Amino acid sequence: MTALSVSHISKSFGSKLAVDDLSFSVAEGETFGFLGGNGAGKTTSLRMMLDIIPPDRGEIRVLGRPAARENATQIGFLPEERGLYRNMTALDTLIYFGRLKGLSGTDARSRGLALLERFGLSGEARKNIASFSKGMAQKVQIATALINRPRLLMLDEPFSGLDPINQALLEDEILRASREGAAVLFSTHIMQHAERLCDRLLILVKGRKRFEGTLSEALAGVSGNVTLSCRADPTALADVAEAHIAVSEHASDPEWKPWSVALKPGRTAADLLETCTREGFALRSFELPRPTLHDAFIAIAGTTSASGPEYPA
Ligand SMILES: Nc1ncnc2c1ncn2[C@@H]1O[C@H](COP(=O)(O)OP(=O)(O)OP(=O)(O)O)[C@@H](O)[C@H]1O
Repeated sequence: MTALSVSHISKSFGSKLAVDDLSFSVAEGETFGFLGGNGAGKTTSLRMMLDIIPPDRGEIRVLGRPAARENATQIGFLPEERGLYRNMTALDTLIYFGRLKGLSGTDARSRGLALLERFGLSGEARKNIASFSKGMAQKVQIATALINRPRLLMLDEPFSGLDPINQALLEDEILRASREGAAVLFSTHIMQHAERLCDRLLILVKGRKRFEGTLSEALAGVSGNVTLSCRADPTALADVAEAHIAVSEHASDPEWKPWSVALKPGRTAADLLETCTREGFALRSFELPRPTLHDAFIAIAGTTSASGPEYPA
């Protein structure tokens, strides 16, 4: 079943078009990466999906119904701006959110304790949030999004502010939620998380969808460089657009040099290998390009995923 369906939504703030005719859908059990650089329109889109702000145009359906606050009991949400009541204990915070999401006091307490245990915070259950580090408080906030075992989990930049161990823990929680049937949508700037977690992903550039599809579809459009170890300069080979000697720390045999080779448009690594064989071009090694989602993001969005100025459209 479709858990979230977004159809031709747009949103402007004054003359600023923040989200421009955006459509996509997320199925139950699917993990969906919502990617884009700074100011791409991710948070604005999430706010519309949660009915915090209305779209100017278009339609959003959540679990088969129009986006509305009444859906909250079935949704888990981690907002971009973190914030909890500092003078409440971690456990009371989770019970409070559990009750808001329609759980009984007993269920909210037992689920809260189980989540704190999974997040390594059992010993801190009865301590005030005010005494927590930023990362600890963030884990409590993530737990508030999970307390109702949501059918739709939306996380805005959930990994920022977490150390690598807690990032891995959060990845496990996301996979657990999707295994249990939840649709999970998360925004991130960190491509490695999206690469490991997403069934499908969307890349937003200046409020417009630039790509929607699976990871393999995103990677298919990216041609990485082939690395050759050869004695002669490969630039003259028919398939080669550009070649340069790659930096190698292990130049054990100066006769054989590592070359990084960019292919001409439409040529594949297999074409190059065939040309080398046919022309008797001596090779000691031939490494296939392994593009990453980071490479795909740059190719699709036209810039890096890191913070920076707006994209060239
Ligand atoms: N309340 C607002 N008033 C005016 N402009 C806004 C408002 N909210 C967002 N914007 C503008 O809309 C655009 C999209 O912002 P949004 O916060 O949705 O981007 P984002 O993809 O979440 O960015 P980031 O990754 O930096 O958090 C930006 O140009 C931003 O300045």
